[in-house]
Amino acid sequence: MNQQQRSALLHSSSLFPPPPGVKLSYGTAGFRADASLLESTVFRVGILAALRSIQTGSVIGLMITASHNQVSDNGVKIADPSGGMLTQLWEPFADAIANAPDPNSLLQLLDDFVKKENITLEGGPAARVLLGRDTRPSGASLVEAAKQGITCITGGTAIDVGVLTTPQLHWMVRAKNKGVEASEHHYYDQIVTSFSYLMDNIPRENSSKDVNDKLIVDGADGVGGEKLEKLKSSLKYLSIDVRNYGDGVLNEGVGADYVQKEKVVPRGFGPSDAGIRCASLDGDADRLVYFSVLSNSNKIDLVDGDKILSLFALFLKEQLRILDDKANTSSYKASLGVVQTAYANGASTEYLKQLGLEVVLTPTGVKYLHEKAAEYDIGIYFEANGHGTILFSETFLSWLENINNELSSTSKGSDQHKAASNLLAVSKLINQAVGDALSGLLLVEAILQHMGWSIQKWNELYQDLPSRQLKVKVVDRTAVITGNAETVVVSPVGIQEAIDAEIAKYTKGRCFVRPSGTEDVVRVYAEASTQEAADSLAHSVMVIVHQFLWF
Ligand SMILES: CC(=O)N[C@H]1[C@@H](OP(=O)(O)O)O[C@H](CO)[C@@H](O)[C@@H]1O
Ligand SMILES: [Mg+2]
Repeated sequence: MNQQQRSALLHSSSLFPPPPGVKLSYGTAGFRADASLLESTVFRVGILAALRSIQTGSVIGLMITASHNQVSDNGVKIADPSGGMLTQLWEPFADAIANAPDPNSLLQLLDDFVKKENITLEGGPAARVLLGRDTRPSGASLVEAAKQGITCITGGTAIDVGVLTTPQLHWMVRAKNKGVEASEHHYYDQIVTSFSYLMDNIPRENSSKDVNDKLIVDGADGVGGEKLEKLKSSLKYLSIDVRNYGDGVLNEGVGADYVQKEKVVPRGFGPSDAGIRCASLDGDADRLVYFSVLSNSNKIDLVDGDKILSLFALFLKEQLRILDDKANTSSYKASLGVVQTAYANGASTEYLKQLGLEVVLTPTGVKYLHEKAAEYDIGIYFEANGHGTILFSETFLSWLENINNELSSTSKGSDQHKAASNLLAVSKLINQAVGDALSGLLLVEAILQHMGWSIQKWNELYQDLPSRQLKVKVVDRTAVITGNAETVVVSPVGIQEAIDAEIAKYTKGRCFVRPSGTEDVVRVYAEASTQEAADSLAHSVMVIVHQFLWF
């Protein structure tokens, strides 16, 4: 860093002093805290984004959101050139700069990092950072802090793209770096076109079975509801009633996280909706769950991320099978893999394995699932909470383009041709940068129409095992160290044996504990053959966690 850059940094960072006594961590999904504590962090993440842009010679994304957290919280995360999450290699540096106590220590850290990573601050490519935010009131001032960070040392360009869903921002970063059109308008154009294409390909005999075009969507009073309300008129095959699209308090008694964890109707839904297909987005629209309201109660039948994954897997497997029936296409055997975490309901994993699919578990956090899914020609990943997507390998897609062209000239309109074009349409509809509630919702809708299935029929694919999640407050959650995709605790010594002894008391018992990456708690997950048993197993293990970690 030259003298001018040093003084610019010292001056700008003195305007954004870190709140005393607060230690932040990049965590599972970026920095999150009460919005009043975040200006300094967002400013510093702005610097980080600019450095990452220079190092990769690509456009980087910076998103200001705290997803499903309460409205007074906010957060910040970075999208890498592929549109995926920030490389994990940079996370420790993100933690270090966020927690540097004063401008001089920040300068020292940056100086060392720039040298270590060989980042050229003069004469090289200029930083370009796309800057998006959700609808939180604190977003506008945090965007200003991010801009200062992006420009202060590197003279980089901050491109403010305004209020967007998190997946829209990731999609734009990916599109920009692929050199294709990347505006919000192009995003809608791509998903509406590929959705219409899939709908036009529906076998006639299925189109009028148990499924209808009516869908009610809970927008969590956030950005996703707002966007869907505008988008819905372009979706000629669906009649969508969007509720909670910004008139109430964000995430309060609404949204995918609330619906999935509490298993009750969100605000604005009631008995008159019983039986209708309903969906819920989270606060930044990267999670999606479905549900149907049970008559005369505020309870719901939840159709979670595991079931969305199962629906996608079933459809894609079927399209691949049809395509495979054509003798001269068998030269390419596409690998299809499914990625879940330990929170996936055991019944879903069993169902997917019975379909003959390869199922892999990774630790919690989409960065891990995404990385694993990218190893397949078609990799589908979902967290039970509804965050997930489908990834297609470049090799498979170019093979598919060729086959599709060939079939279009030799047997246009045949089942094989439709299968090839369906797969291509899915690859364009689904957001391959990151899980996306809006594009995921359109894919679910298209597949249900293909199958001729109601939400009830879809929900019957398999029956979830009863489960219970609990949070335990401990003195230091980092004392819990897990292994084997978080399914066993390796430290403190002895705790896993105690948990195993509890599990052994229950039919179909399964239980694991891990420190949360987004909250200061240890999470307990338990599953068993009845709800009472799952509750009791979770409770006994909570007591064990207390015994081992309350000191
Ligand atoms: C059990 C659970 O739902 N955990 C969530 C939650 O992470 P924790 O590390 O469990 O706090 O937030 C993450 C970010 O949104 C999400 O990826 C993850 O699935
Ligand atoms: Mg979210």
